[in-house]
Amino acid sequence: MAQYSCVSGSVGLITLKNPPVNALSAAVRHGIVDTVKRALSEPKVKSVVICGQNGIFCGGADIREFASDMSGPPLVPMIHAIEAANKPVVAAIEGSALGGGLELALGCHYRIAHSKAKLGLPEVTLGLLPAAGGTQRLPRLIGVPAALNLITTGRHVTAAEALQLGVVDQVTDQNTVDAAVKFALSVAGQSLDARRISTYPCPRPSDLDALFDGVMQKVRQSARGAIAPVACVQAVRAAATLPYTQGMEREKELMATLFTSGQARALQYCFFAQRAVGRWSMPSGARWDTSKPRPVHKAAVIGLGTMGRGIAVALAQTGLSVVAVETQEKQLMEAKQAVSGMLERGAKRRGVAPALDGISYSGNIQAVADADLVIEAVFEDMTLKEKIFQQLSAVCKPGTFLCTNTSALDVDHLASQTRNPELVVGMHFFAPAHVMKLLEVVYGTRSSPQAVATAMQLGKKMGKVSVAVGNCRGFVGNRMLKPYLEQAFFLLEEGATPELVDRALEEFGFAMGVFRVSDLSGLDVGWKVRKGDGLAEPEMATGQSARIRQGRRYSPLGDLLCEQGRYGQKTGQGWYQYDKPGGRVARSDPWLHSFLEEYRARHGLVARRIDQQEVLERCLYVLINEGFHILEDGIAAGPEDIDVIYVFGYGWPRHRGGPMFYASMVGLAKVLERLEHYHQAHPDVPYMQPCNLLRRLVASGSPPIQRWREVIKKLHSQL
Ligand SMILES: CC/C=C\C/C=C/C(=O)SCCNC(=O)CCNC(=O)[C@H](O)C(C)(C)COP(=O)(O)OP(=O)(O)OC[C@H]1O[C@@H](n2cnc3c(N)ncnc32)[C@H](O)[C@@H]1OP(=O)(O)O
Repeated sequence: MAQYSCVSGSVGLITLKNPPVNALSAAVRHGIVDTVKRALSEPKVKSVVICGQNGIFCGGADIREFASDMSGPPLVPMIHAIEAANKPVVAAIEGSALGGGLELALGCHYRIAHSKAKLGLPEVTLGLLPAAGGTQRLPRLIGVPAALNLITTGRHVTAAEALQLGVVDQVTDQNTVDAAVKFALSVAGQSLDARRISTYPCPRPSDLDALFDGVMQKVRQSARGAIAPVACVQAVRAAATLPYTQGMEREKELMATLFTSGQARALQYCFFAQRAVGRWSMPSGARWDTSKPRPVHKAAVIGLGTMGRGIAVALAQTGLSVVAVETQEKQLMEAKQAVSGMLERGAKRRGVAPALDGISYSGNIQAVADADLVIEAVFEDMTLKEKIFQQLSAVCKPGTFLCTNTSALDVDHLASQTRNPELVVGMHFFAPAHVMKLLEVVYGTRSSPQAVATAMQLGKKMGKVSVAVGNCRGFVGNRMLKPYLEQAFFLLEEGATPELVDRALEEFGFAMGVFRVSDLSGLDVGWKVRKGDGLAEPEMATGQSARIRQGRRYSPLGDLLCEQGRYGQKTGQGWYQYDKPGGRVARSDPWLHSFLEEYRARHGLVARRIDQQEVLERCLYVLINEGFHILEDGIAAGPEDIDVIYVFGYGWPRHRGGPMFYASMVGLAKVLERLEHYHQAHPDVPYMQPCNLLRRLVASGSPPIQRWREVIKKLHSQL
């Protein structure tokens, strides 16, 4: 709703009221229409101020309404009526003015923002465009290049930048509503002819075509198949080339296409999923709202390899006091330099002072004695980690939380090495740890709710999207990756090339295909794990055929490459070739193609034609199938947790909503049918056998993803 009052004798004050972000729900729109009418009709009112309650102007259209009720006054005529008013209307912007919220402010004649306010048109991140006149008014106000930048990226700008760009007229450190009322009194009675943005001519840069072509090319490249950024460019082009009313028509047309698209649904699902994972729960019943985190003032990192360095930087950047421990002297010296460099570069980018003093270094594990929380980040060797957890348990003050950055090893086993297993949790960061947004917080069977709450809270403080998951081999992300990688190898055996597989995945929207990513992260990483699992042994040693290990189909292709010293980018050769070790540009490698041909001939395999659809179905459906197993096992609380992990940690295209959402869009019955088909063709691949939960969901009529938790709960209660 919107509340109306008359202040200072002649200012109509309209306050948007819809906690927590004053989204423009139907009730709020009704309220605005009614209160604006009232303010304009009351003779004593000479000017109007619009503000939002609780220190936030407006978070935009109510996203929840998009999927259901779109009744109530539409935004466009509502904003038009404000702009057409014959009394000055001032927007008092505190907190955020985003999306429809900023579009409402652009309809006002003046905008005054608090210095801490954030403004933006983030509709593109929801698969939409600013269709309440934003694509037409903003370029008229701040010019085409700046408007294109804001609209196609959806980025939020500070009040200072908004002032510099000309989005707002004034910035204040004082009470914004008071400042706006004072301003409204000062402009009462003045002509509004020059204040209606829709009447401005849109500035036309001389190189208009080149400008739009360049931006469109850039947007298409980074959008990886997302349609909203492209539509945003088209809408701004309409502003630059058409009269306002025709531009508005074009904005409406483009929005109609986006609004009903699967991409918009996927992106809006991601928006809410990202927030839902913060409301974590554990199978014990412990939850986010009943588990109090303990404050962490001092944190420690053990092991300063690539991961440890990134974690130390991320911790220091949150303002914590950090102790970084590395027992190898040479590594410690190198790490000091690297961490300082990362802190300095990060600080320069953010325009702040580097937190160099917040971090101290030591070669001795005793230095972590008074830390509130320790994160172990040594390499993936259980014996080494066991020893470190035993030492930490002896050295640390009582109550210190002991966390491991392992990406796959057993958190319960590490906890069993300590005196207080309830203080142990996994904090699985993704490389580079100071950049990647995802954090898997892994609770073991004995982890206390407080330990989980503290790790989740620390993750939030570090700006991470933290997801609480149960303990199993590979947790959620890496567990699902295993069948995906396995399929990619099998496809090569059957006739595909790395180029074909990667192209299919990249056209689907992944930033990089599976083979390109493997080359980047190093083929030796998986080789080491497979050796540890007794898989990557030469066939002589196992006494089995090279393509069967532990009773199931196995592809030794990755192992064979490693045996040749082809570890990927770092050695200059892997699934592709690079111009030098450490080179980044992947080129097709004729050696690899001959190697595959020889391999197939040696094993009596006849290459067949494999199309992109088969690549996608096999790689993605086995990954999704494992996701259903994870839900069935209670390792992830719901599909949103899995989807957030894949979008933020594994490059899954956000406009596809994550693997479980994608499955719901494809149709669960179709996913089941294709898995059954492939399992029949490959009975020696257990990952293709459809999960029981998937069958249950299909049998119960493939309910929408929001209702899967109910089916899972029922399934668990029957076990
Ligand atoms: C027909 C359409 C015509 C015109 C086009 C206009 C389109 C739009 O305006 S689309 C909406 C554009 N706005 C946004 O994208 C802003 C989204 N919100 C945010 O970025 C943030 O919420 C915030 C910066 C405004 C506040 O951040 P923070 O304080 O961290 O709070 P949360 O993000 O946790 O949000 C709290 C709570 O509010 C819900 N919520 C936020 N924004 C909206 C919204 N626009 N509509 C509905 N609900 C919203 C959010 O989901 C949280 O609730 P839950 O925890 O229950 O999920």
